[in-house]
Amino acid sequence: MITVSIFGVGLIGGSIALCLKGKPGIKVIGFSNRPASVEKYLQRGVVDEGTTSVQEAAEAADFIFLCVPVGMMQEYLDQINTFNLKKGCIVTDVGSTKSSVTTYAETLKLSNAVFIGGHPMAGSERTGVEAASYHLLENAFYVLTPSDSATPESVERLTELLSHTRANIVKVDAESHDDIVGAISHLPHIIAVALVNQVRGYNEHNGLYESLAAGGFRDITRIASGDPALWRDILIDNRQVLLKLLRDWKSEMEGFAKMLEEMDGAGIEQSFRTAGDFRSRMPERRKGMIHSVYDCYVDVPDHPGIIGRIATELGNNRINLSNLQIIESREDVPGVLRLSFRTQDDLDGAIALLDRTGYAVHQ
Ligand SMILES: NC(=O)C1=CN([C@@H]2O[C@H](COP(=O)(O)OP(=O)(O)OC[C@H]3O[C@@H](n4cnc5c(N)ncnc54)[C@H](O)[C@@H]3O)[C@@H](O)[C@H]2O)C=CC1
Ligand SMILES: O=C(O)C(=O)Cc1ccc(O)cc1
Repeated sequence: MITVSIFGVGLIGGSIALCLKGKPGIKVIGFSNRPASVEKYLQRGVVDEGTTSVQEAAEAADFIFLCVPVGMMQEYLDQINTFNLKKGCIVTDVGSTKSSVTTYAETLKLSNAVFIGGHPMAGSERTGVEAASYHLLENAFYVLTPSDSATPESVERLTELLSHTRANIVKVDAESHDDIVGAISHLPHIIAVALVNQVRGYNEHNGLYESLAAGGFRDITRIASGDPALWRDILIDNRQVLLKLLRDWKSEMEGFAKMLEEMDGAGIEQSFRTAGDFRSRMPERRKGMIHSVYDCYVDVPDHPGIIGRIATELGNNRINLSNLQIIESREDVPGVLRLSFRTQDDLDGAIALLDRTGYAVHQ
């Protein structure tokens, strides 16, 4: 029997637990420092056993997954290192930054155990075990950052266990990981937050900003709703990379300001062209770090029961809705319904179905 202990059964830890639990020969133990959380993990059936004892979870494990916030990783490494870990135990983490935790684990020299940094590159702005899903990591990239002390055999064992997540394993060194993920995930989160706060400031003087921002602006800034404490830890931990990226970002913005001042139409066109070309080279339907929004909008005349009928129609056709929101429901105007799906296929299916059924549906 392989025992996997998961420290912090939240969005990511819970999703990994759901992929491993019930697989032949695997037992999943969930650790939390709060008894009520352990109770919840068990009630939801996400883990086989639960404990509030670091020692119990650590000493029973063949694999330890640290799925706590980035700022807690070193403390948990310190704690588990005081216990008698099983020989050959593999300790891994899922934190969004990799240099600091990998370097720290390296200096600790875990007795009996080997550390291999990891980062499943999928997620959402939601947190907690309630948001965990068996499908979260499917087809996503899962980065491993083994240092020189990790034997190929231990990397192989971890890779084999992670095959249950159906993610694509990629190996890269920790520094490159932080450079790349800084640019494609951490910087975009800062930009989204800054942009929303800029508009929030204008809105204090004119509430129309908020009303008109309800559509596309809201969608492109979704990541600004990430968990504040989680992102505090990530950004502070990757600050050296981010300070450089922000300098580069500032010069990009200054470039735009200059083109506007000089009314450099050709330069603006060229910027859009090079960006468009690079973007079109990116695979379209790949599951990425920042998850896509698969939404469509349906005009709904003010008929009672219509929302139920649409939901039923979708369900009868095995199309899974992930969210449903009435955007406009004043009595004097027809409403608009926002339907959200988890996959492009569900969205395509819903649009085709609602179109055939005679609804005005648009993206
Ligand atoms: N949110 C996302 O989309 C992604 C997050 N990550 C990384 O995964 C890790 C966990 O993040 P999420 O699952 O999103 O967060 P979460 O908030 O859903 O889960 C964190 C878990 O850690 C527990 N926890 C918090 N402080 C603790 C403490 N002091 N002692 C013990 N347990 C504690 C919480 O109870 C919770 O179960 C973070 O390191 C994050 O950087 C990685 C990929 C994606
Ligand atoms: O789509 C989103 O909200 C994300 O950006 C999710 C996310 C958050 C942190 C990660 O390290 C990886 C992915």
